[in-house]
Amino acid sequence: MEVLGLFSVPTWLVVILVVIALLLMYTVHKQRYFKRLEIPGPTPIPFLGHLHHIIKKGFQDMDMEMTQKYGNCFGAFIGNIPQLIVTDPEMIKQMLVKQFSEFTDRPRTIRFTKFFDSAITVAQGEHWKFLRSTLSPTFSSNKMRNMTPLISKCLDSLIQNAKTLSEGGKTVEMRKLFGAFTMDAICSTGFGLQVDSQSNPDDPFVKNATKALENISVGNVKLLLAAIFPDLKTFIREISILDQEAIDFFIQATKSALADRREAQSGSYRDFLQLMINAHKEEGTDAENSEEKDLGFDAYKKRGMTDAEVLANAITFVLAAYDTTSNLLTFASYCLATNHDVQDRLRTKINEEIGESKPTYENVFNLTYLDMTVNETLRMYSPVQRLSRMAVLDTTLCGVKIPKGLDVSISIPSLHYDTKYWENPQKFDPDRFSPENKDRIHPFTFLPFGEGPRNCIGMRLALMEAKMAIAALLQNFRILTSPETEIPPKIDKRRGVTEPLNGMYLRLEAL
Ligand code: HEM
Repeated sequence: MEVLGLFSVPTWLVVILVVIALLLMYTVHKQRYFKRLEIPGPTPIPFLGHLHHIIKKGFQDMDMEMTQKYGNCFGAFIGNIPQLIVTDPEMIKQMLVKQFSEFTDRPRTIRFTKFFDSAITVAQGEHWKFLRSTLSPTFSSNKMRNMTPLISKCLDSLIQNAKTLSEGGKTVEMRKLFGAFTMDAICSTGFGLQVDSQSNPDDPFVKNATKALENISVGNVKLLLAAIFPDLKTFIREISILDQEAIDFFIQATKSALADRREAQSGSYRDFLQLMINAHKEEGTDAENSEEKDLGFDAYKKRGMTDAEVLANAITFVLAAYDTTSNLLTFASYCLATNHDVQDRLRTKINEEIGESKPTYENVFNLTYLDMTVNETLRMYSPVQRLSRMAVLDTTLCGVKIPKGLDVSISIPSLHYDTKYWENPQKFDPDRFSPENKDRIHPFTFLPFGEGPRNCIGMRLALMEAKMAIAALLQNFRILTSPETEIPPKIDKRRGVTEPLNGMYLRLEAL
């Protein structure tokens, strides 16, 4: 091609230059989103947005640094996808509770594999309402109370396992210890499966749960494409950020548990799986094979749970429970090992209230100091770092214009470490949560389980499990640091879950 009759340029080069120019115009237009709304925020890099910050610093540090710099409501980008990051308690209250009907859904800016469309964490609108109302009864306090013997059995293995691993003063990697305990507990309370992953370090349940979750990575090409070209989301589907082989393992395990139940028809099970089986109606359509149109709540209720929904939610529960609860326990043991005064006081309270009896739902929930210690661990090491909602219509949030479809995310660590709400936030101080001080905590600044109608459905189970495990551990051991303990622990930046990067090595001295 001749340029002004002066020199010639190959046509392919012109095409490439035009394409680059168009792509640049596309990304600049996308990334002017917050400028148009007059919302402050750091300048994004074309195409990448702030992905480079996320990769370098992780969500926690990036959010905390940017909140310091741009305030409690700023705009950031994952590729070309805008995200409003919010840490203003009043805005949070409006979004999670008061204006919930305008922020019912989590953002689905990136569409993952169809399999998870039926998961309660991902489902939207009336579909989510149906799943939540069907699954909620599993977590009532009565159901939890009935699960005590199941967890008690897992605790026996936990203590036995801890004794074996700590023999001769050896250090114990606590993440592994609690990971196996958590897996046993979710398998038995959720599915009636007696999985002894604690005495088998190569247990397939633990291996596959770890494998399923550790693969979440921004290096995934489809994920990057979807972030850079959000308008192509209809075409860029089936993004598998979870390891498919690991997911297949859980699908098979759940299918075989389902088949056993249906064959036995004993009805004696009271776990999560049974509740879903009861909500399953044989005549219901199976969304696994058909692209179902959105139904109303009553129509969903009438059609009952499909096989696809049972499977997706069973697996979601395992994944949602595993990392979160085991990390809470891991950091609780670290906080106790590095704060002997708290550990001694807690052990004294446990001795006074429980003595040598086994921990139960009743006795651990009556221990105020245990509750304070767990809360303070959750404040400093919230397992989940962000809560996300999507505006389902054009609206405003405390005067800020929020267009339909915008991802509004709350940064939990930014709130939990804000000196406006917490004095000396770097200090581990369970007394912040004492009955006298609790009322002074600013509402909506402590959100480890989220808030409002879409908060964590498994909160009661998680707290029961964690409290019973801490009580049993302190009845049997003194938790100590060792030369291998990393103080303070480095956090794994690759994930949105708070996890120690280099494991958590502690000593357990038998009492
Ligand atoms: C220490 C342990 C846990 C922590 C810190 C935790 C935290 C959270 C958080 C922050 C959310 C989002 C809430 C929101 O958006 O407002 C959530 C949602 C959820 N959690 Fe948990 N979780 C834990 C344990 C569990 C367990 C044991 C289960 C299940 C057995 C579970 C199942 C779920 C589910 C299904 C959702 C989605 C609820 C919905 O969309 O309706 N979690 N969790």
